[in-house]
Amino acid sequence: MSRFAPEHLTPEQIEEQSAVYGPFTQAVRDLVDAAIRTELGGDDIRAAQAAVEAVTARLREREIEGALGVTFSEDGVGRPWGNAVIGLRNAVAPPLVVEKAEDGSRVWSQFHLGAAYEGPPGCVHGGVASLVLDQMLGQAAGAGGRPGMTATLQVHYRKPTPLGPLRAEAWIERTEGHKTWARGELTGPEGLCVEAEGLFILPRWAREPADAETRPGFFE
Ligand SMILES: CCCCCCCCCCCCCCCC(=O)SCCNC(=O)CCNC(=O)[C@H](O)C(C)(C)COP(=O)(O)OP(=O)(O)OC[C@H]1O[C@@H](n2cnc3c(N)ncnc32)[C@H](O)[C@@H]1OP(=O)(O)O
Repeated sequence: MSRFAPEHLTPEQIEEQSAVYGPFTQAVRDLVDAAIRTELGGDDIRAAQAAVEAVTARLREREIEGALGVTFSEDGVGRPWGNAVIGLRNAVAPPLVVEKAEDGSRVWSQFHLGAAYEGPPGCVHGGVASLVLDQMLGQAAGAGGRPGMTATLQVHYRKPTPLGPLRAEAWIERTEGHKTWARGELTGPEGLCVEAEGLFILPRWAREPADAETRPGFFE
């Protein structure tokens, strides 16, 4: 795990960054959608490519090494901004905004998957459905105070998931020591599409924080 570390930002600084990077990332998502769906061709596309390459070169003038990782502020609130499902700075992420019950018993999200997530024509790619549910089950475990890494994930595709507005929900089924079993489902306007169950395990490096060789900065 390359970056799982504290970062001392005030709530105001976090708000400021999110106000800058959130809309920027949304603009990149729109670009991806437009790139898939545009009917322009020839010189228009070559000109668009040059413009996109110029923006990319400008952004690369100052960049970090590797991925964004997960940073934590002093209050312990994490910022998984590079996450492939919920990352505020990740244009690949839909992104899901995950809500949780006050007692931590459930998490849910209403979101939209467009052309960038297509598998079968007009439908969500099975791997994307699995990606979303992996994240949701993981967040259900975390919301219940049982964070962990996915050890197993079993996915049941009940019917094709249409692109468009969707809802995902997940909850903890049972726990045993450092193991947590979670379940979840993905529904479309016509009802249940995908169900999943998974085992989440608090990894050894988190169970034994005294192990200074393997623990990440977050635990120091
Ligand atoms: C504050 C702390 C933060 C913690 C962390 C948070 C992460 C923030 C996530 C946010 C939400 C993201 C949601 C997306 C979730 C992902 O996408 S996670 C990415 C995909 N998953 C992975 O890459 C996991 C890769 N595997 C591993 O890291 C390790 O094998 C595991 C699963 C953490 C287990 O590691 P370990 O605890 O060091 O292993 P070990 O002590 O040998 O085994 C512990 C127990 O688990 C069992 N076990 C181990 N592996 C398996 C398996 N695959 N199947 C069944 N049983 C297994 C063992 O048999 C053992 O059982 P007992 O003997 O205790 O009964």
